[in-house]
Amino acid sequence: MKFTKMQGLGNDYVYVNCLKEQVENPPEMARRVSDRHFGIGSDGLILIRPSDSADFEMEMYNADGSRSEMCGNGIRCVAKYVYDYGLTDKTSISVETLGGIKYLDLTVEDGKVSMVKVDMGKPELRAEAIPIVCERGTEECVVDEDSLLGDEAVSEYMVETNCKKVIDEPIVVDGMEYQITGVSMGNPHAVVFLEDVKGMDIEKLGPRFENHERFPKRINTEFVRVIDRETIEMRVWERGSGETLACGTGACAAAVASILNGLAERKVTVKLLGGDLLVEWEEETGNVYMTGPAVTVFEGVIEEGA
Ligand SMILES: N[C@@H](CCC[C@H](N)C(=O)O)C(=O)O
Repeated sequence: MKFTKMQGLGNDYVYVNCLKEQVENPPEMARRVSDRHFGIGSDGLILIRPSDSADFEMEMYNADGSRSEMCGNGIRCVAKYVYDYGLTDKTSISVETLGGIKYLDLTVEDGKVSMVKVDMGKPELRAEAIPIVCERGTEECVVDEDSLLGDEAVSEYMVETNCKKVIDEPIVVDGMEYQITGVSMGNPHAVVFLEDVKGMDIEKLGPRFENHERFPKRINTEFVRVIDRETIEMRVWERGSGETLACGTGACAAAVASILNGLAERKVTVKLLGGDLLVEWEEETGNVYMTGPAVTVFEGVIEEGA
């Protein structure tokens, strides 16, 4: 089976062209290829498939074999893959994901894709079973849990009313109380604002958030420090993969949370361990745009039975 290893800001995945190849058991394959000692080494596996509703479909698996709805760094690499390997000659493409169809604009340099801008759609202020307290202007309102679960209307409401502050009920992790902002970018994120993200013990805290009883489907957690109104610093503990050098959906969630909490402007540079992502939450459409690089690392073949 042919594969290509690609990375977006060091968030690396093994990509397989399923227009040509067949993967019998994707969760098992994801665990196998992701192993950094006995496998290829990656944060997971991404399968590129044909789609009835978009130009291509992205099917994404974490390193532990669990499937996710969306992957921001991965979808930029999918765009590079399909263009660089000649599966399309379009520089604007659509990609179906479990988190909806995403629209991508490709920057081509010397015949290869270097940067990709992704329309990530509208964020949803939903974080399973967490009541959100919304404070806007002088008024204060509480959106109750039932109206919140999976309900796009709530996020539209928040955006329309120019909600200034969205802080979920605190959760207790390791005996400490944390305020989180829950944002779905198709996949679930808990954003936590901290004074120091460099020195924090993410190996200890990350799994405690990921597997906290509040999140029955587990969660991606972004630890964020606001540098100024246009710049935030972030480390991420990803559901199913642990700490990664970058997370595209996480960067979008962190930017949205910073904006909603009145800490940042609508255009934010997110500084990750693997580099910078530009995130813009457009006021007119309510859509989030993410721009960043996509890089091919190497190609290879997995021998049958290997
Ligand atoms: N690294 C990704 C997100 C991958 C999926 C995530 N771990 C989940 O389970 O939702 C990104 O760049 O968005």
